Amino acid sequence: MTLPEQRTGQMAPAMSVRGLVKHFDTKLAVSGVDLDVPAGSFYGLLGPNGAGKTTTLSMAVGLLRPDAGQAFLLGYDVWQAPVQAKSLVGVLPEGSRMFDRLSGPELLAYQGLLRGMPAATVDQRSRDLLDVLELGVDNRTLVVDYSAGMKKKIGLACALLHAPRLLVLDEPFEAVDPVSAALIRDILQRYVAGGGTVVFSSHVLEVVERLCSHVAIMSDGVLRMHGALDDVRAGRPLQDVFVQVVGGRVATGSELAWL
Ligand SMILES: Nc1ncnc2c1ncn2[C@@H]1O[C@H](COP(=O)(O)OP(=O)(O)OP(=O)(O)O)[C@@H](O)[C@H]1O
Repeated sequence: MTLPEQRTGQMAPAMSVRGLVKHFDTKLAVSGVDLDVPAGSFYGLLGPNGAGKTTTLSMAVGLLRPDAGQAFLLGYDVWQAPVQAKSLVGVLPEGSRMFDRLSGPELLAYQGLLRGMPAATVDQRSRDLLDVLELGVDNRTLVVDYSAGMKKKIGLACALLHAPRLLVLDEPFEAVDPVSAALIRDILQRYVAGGGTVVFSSHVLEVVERLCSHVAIMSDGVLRMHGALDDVRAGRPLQDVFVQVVGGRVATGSELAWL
């Protein structure tokens, strides 16, 4: 299965989803999302809690089977050609979906084995990643005992290990300290400057505004707005656009009067 862009010879988007739908029992979590992520873009996915960001990204990378719709990574259908699609993509999943009874170096070694990488390459890259992310090249602490921010960083290291062409990251800046956040921003900016594509979800509008070339805003399972950052902002702060699109609740001052 190919995308229309491939048939016309245009460059395929790095990630493309069409008509994605997901129910959890009676809850409609994602309601027909279409999105194209241009190759080489730094794409931020925004939305309030429960908007459907994690569910959308999980379906896009083949971690969660949609009720309807399709997902393409670098032109490959995630469900028809999962091996080709997933070999080109690095994913930082929600929370700590990792084999966390391993130390950081062990987890990376295991990740390298799963990816079929040569042991020497895995060893060299693991050391580089553990060093750069300040996780300790010889740290024997089990990942389950890492802090939340350290788990985020080892998850990012796993996503980067095979030098993928596309990174899909669920809230990469959540729980990380300011120094680590700056480090991660720097790594991701260099990755995009080198030709990679990043898609990430975030609640931190300042980070999105600073990093992203493109943004999408979701609420209630629907993509409300998306496009190049400057087009979405149209001269306004992203915060104002977000509140307008999502609909912010205005405090009256009488809430929690008992507190
Ligand atoms: N495994 C699940 N079982 C039942 N409901 C779920 C499940 N996963 C997500 N949901 C529901 O689907 C909706 C979308 O959740 P999702 O995690 O995709 O939102 P989100 O935008 O990533 O939120 P947050 O910003 O809080 O992480 C929510 O109403 C959530 O309660």
